[in-house]
Amino acid sequence: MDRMEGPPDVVVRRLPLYARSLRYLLQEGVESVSSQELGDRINVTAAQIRKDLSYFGEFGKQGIGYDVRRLLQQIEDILGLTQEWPVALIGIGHLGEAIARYEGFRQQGIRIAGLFDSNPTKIGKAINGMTVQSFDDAERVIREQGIRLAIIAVPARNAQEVADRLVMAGVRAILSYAPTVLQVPEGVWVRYIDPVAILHSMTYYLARDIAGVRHNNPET
Ligand SMILES: NC(=O)c1ccc[n+]([C@@H]2O[C@H](COP(=O)([O-])OP(=O)(O)OC[C@H]3O[C@@H](n4cnc5c(N)ncnc54)[C@H](O)[C@@H]3O)[C@@H](O)[C@H]2O)c1
Repeated sequence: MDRMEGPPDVVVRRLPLYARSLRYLLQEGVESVSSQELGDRINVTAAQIRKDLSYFGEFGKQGIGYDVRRLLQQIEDILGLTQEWPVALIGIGHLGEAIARYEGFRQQGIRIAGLFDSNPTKIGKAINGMTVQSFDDAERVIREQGIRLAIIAVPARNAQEVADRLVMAGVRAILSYAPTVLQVPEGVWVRYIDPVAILHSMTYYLARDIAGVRHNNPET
């Protein structure tokens, strides 16, 4: 997905992990951290952290370590987290309702700005201070509020049609829980959360363990 000039996508994906570790360090009262200590927390080498950060400029001084607060601020700047991002959530079923109730987004620059569903029995329902709206109104709301981000939590068979309409309305980044690959135009980002595929990528190892084949855990 490296469709633009700039750092590799894999580096961009690591930045939020750095930011989260730095937030935890601040909560623990740690003011300065070496790339080694930061790396140990997220299973990344010190050299990798230095290389990742070098894509974005100069951070910290060799041998002194990073000022935690300052590095966090710089990474949040890079990630666009100095502003709050409104998000449209589509599909207020089992999963969508749980997402709508999740308080963790708001603390980190993400605000669920609209809940949408196509099922008349869901429309009008109040969840966490918001009211579920008809998906037919989503395009207007997305345009009015300048929403660029959306979360899709509809069944796989409906996900493409929903994505198409979101993109038409101006959405440029989609997080999809639907287990299907979405086709989107250039300039639109899609990421997936697919717990079943992730579990299956581990059942591979478990099945072979049971068969007596030893593996190195790629995550450790
Ligand atoms: N529930 C889970 O634990 C879980 C886990 C991983 C992935 N998923 C995936 O997340 C998605 C949602 O799962 P769920 O369990 O919440 O399903 P669900 O059936 O409970 O909810 C889906 C919701 O989407 C709405 N919907 C359907 N078509 C729509 C459309 N065209 N426009 C707007 N809304 C529409 C439905 O009315 C319903 O409220 C599915 O793709 C599922 O495979 C679910």
